[in-house]
Amino acid sequence: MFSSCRTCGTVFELRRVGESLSVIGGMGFTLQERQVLGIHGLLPPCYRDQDKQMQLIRLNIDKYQEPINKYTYLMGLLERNEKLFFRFLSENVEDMMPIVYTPTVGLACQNYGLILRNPRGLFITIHDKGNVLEILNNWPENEVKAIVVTDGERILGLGDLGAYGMGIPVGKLALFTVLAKVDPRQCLPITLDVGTNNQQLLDDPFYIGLRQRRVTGREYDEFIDEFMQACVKRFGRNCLIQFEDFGNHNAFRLLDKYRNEYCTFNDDIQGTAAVCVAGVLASLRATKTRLSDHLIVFQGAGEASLGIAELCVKAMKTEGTSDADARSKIWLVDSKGLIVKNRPEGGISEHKAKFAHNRAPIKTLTEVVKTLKPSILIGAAAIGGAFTTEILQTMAANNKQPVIFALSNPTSKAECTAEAAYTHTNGTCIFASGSPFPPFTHNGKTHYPGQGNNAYIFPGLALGVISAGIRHVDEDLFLLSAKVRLYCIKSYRIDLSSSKLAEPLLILRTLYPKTCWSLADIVTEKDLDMGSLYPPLKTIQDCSLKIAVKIVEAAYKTGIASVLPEPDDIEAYIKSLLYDYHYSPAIPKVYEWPTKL
Ligand SMILES: NC(=O)c1ccc[n+]([C@@H]2O[C@H](COP(=O)([O-])OP(=O)(O)OC[C@H]3O[C@@H](n4cnc5c(N)ncnc54)[C@H](O)[C@@H]3O)[C@@H](O)[C@H]2O)c1
Ligand SMILES: O=C(O)C[C@H](O)C(=O)O
Ligand SMILES: [Mg+2]
Repeated sequence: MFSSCRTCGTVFELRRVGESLSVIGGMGFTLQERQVLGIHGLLPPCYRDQDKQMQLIRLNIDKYQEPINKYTYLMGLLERNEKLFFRFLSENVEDMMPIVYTPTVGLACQNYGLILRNPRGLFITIHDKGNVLEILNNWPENEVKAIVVTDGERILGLGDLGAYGMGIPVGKLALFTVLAKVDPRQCLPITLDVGTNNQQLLDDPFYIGLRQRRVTGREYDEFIDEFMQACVKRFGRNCLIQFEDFGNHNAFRLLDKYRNEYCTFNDDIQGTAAVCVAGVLASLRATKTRLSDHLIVFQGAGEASLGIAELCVKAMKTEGTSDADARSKIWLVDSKGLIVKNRPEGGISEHKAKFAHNRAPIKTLTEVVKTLKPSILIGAAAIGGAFTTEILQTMAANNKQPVIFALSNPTSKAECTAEAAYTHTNGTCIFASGSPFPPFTHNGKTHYPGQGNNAYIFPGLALGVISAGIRHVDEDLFLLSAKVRLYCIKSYRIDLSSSKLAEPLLILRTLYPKTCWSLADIVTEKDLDMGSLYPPLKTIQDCSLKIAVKIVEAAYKTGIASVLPEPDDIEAYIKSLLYDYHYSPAIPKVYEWPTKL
């Protein structure tokens, strides 16, 4: 027997355990609720309100030393008591985000078969081809508004983790609720299991996915096509589909294929670009320069780097720099060395070719940094420690304030630690990283490294898309033309109410660049003084709301919102949709009639 109380959020679950009946997670039920629901006596007499339960969770979590054990405990809590889980995380973002998200989620994925208790989300395999809609129909919630989907091929910088990659959609969607208060019932994590090429997993007795090598080519493409169509049939055209941690060879292809037809975006390409460029824009305030004054070198030329590089081009163009000049300031290094025209080793895809310049090849990153003398160095190649002491010292020797981003996740893959960055640049660098690093004091000054992670973007973006019923996350950032430049680059503000912006807004058919400029706008002078290019994690919920407000405002102004009529007060409207993690009464309120019958 199984039933659950949705209104209360405390999982009121009556489950046959052998012959006995147990109530799970129910100490939050009042005496009256217990009597009316028929669960009186199934719980100890004590009543614990949510505040008390929060104290208990804190005591329990602090008992665990290892982050992975904290993760397992929290996932158990999510199963038992969703509202308590979300309240605990929402009120403890700074210390809990690194547990349910990067970096601990990486370790959790690597051990998913061992730590998984109650699977969450949908697993759809290649063998379900032809029946994908039926599987989506098995999902009990009808009001799904956001899906995060992976095929597990590039989980963080950890490579192919197959079905173990499910930890990522689960973690990302937890942040939809924690950071943007999207109702968890509107969120659906999905793993598309097409096999894995990871031999270790194929040999792992606890592996939870298909034990076969990855299906590719036409069969794979047909499967993804069927999945996209089935999502629309089941959840409607407005359902946002976020692609996450797909392998490079599929990520760009699928984005190009679906970006104009579906309400979709690729977080690793577009979300990352938005967050990183926001950080770079904020760094310009510290260095008092324009982006076009800089030379940027990327270690890695994949989803993250190319997404960021393209958005940097657009940002430079808004400063009046030509496309060709902007590209000439951006250089990428991949596994074969510097990307240059006619490189003997080849390996230059169509996307990389746009940044292939005419010069002699250079093999190593060290030589590239010494020769090209970049002022901004961005790492996204999942090569831990790639920013060596020598590279960091060279950056410091060539620049008063070098900008250094170590974006690779999890922490073990970071190009350098915050400590190394500040130490080897003698405290001069402006540093951000994909995984969190603690503050570091160098020569008496404490630096607070910002977390350059797409988590600053996707929750707010999703909230905006859902709130306005946007059908299409238009990727046409190229139309965010030079006309917006004065308002966003000079002052880092986009005042959407300004009549001066009427014209640019008419052509503003893009969402994610807007979010990146919005984010740069939120960074305060105090944050910058402390060395942080991003607002502190404890304000990230506020950032998400601000981003959502700007997206919804822009959506109504540009006619891409489908929720009509337009609300008078957009912020109040969005707030009215937000998830409330406090318990609501599990039984209707009883009231008396004024007269006796
Ligand atoms: N901070 C964030 O928000 C964020 C977002 C997306 C990705 N990432 C991280 O960035 C990393 C890369 O992700 P991706 O999606 O770009 O992956 P990807 O597979 O698309 O790209 C990896 C790139 O690294 C290059 N590379 C591999 N070995 C190299 C070497 N020895 N020297 C130089 N380049 C090398 C590859 O050629 C490729 O161009 C991952 O660790 C991921 O977790 C971080
Ligand atoms: O998941 C993250 O922490 C960021 C990013 O999406 C990644 O793939 O590394
Ligand atoms: Mg990712």
